[in-house]
Amino acid sequence: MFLKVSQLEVRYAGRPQAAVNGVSLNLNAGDIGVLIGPSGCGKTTLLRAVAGLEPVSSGEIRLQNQVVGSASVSLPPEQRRIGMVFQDYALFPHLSVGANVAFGIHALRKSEQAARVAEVLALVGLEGSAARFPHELSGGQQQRVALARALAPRPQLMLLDEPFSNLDVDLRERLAHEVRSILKAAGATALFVTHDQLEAFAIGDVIGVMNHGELHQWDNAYTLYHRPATRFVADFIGHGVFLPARLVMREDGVVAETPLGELSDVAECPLPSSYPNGECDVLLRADDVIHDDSAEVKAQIVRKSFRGSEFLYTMRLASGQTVMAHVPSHHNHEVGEWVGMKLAVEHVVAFPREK
Ligand SMILES: Nc1ncnc2c1ncn2[C@@H]1O[C@H](COP(=O)(O)OP(=O)(O)OP(=O)(O)O)[C@@H](O)[C@H]1O
Repeated sequence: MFLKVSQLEVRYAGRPQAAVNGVSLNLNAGDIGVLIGPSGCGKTTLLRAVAGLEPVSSGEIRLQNQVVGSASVSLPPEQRRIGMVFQDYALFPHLSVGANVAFGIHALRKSEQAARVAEVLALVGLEGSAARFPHELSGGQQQRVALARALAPRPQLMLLDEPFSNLDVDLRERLAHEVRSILKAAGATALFVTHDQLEAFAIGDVIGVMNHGELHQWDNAYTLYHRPATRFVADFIGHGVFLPARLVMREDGVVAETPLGELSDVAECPLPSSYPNGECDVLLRADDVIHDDSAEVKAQIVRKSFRGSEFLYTMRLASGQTVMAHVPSHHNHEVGEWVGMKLAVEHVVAFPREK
């Protein structure tokens, strides 16, 4: 394992709650891990602890099997061979792009420095820009210079903390894809912090969802979306809606009774005995709910938002529950209308009933 974080706890003096609390994660060489979660959940603190910028209270951090951080060991940041990119580009304004990029490789011979600068500038798509100055570049270009500067010394691990948060939305999405390609081309292993879900999906091989200092799940995007480990993940990734359900055992398997009808013939349904009386809440994504005029169950449209090829309808069932559905945009119903709905759930994700 390339990066191994075990039961990590990081505390700030005078704060009752640990900023990072019992976090364990593994990152393979060449993989990009992304930490995502609401403001204050501990993402930056975790990243800084990996960098050696925050002391570890308990647990440990290993890089290539060497303990670099624990309550008793703290390898200084400069010995961890880590490259860092932060949200403010932090380029030296009085130095040329080339001199900025060469900043961490002064130990190399001049000719090697120049070759490496040219190589990483080409990698980030800025070949031929070595003589320019930061103020002559756009925000996106400056951030690519910062990335080139961090990559130049061939760090063993790259840490990126919200590197696009000062850029406009269109540019961010494009850069997210670009940065993934650049990191992959460089063969880098990286840990990336963001609060933007689309950015996390665009960049990460593996994504960790944090809340209140804890890591709720560390998985690929597909699994996070389809098999969230906790209610928090279900809600944070893709805005889940929960529907009360009762699991009952029938002759041909478990069925989930819900206000939108029965879910039968579903793969991997928990057993009724998993919950008191079989009563639980099941997760419904907007793509699990299908508009069908002939369906028996009707729901009233309370909100709709146009998404181009489809509408996202928010609907209320007669029982008062709210569900969401993606509906092709030629089904243009009005707010207040009652329309038929049915479920198309392939697997049941259930959580304990919340009052
Ligand atoms: N230097 C510090 N001293 C004391 N408390 C701190 C310090 N830095 C962060 N904290 C606290 O630790 C918790 C985690 O903060 P952290 O910056 O790691 O969160 P984050 O998830 O990166 O948030 P954001 O997305 O807003 O940057 C927060 O409650 C924060 O107030």
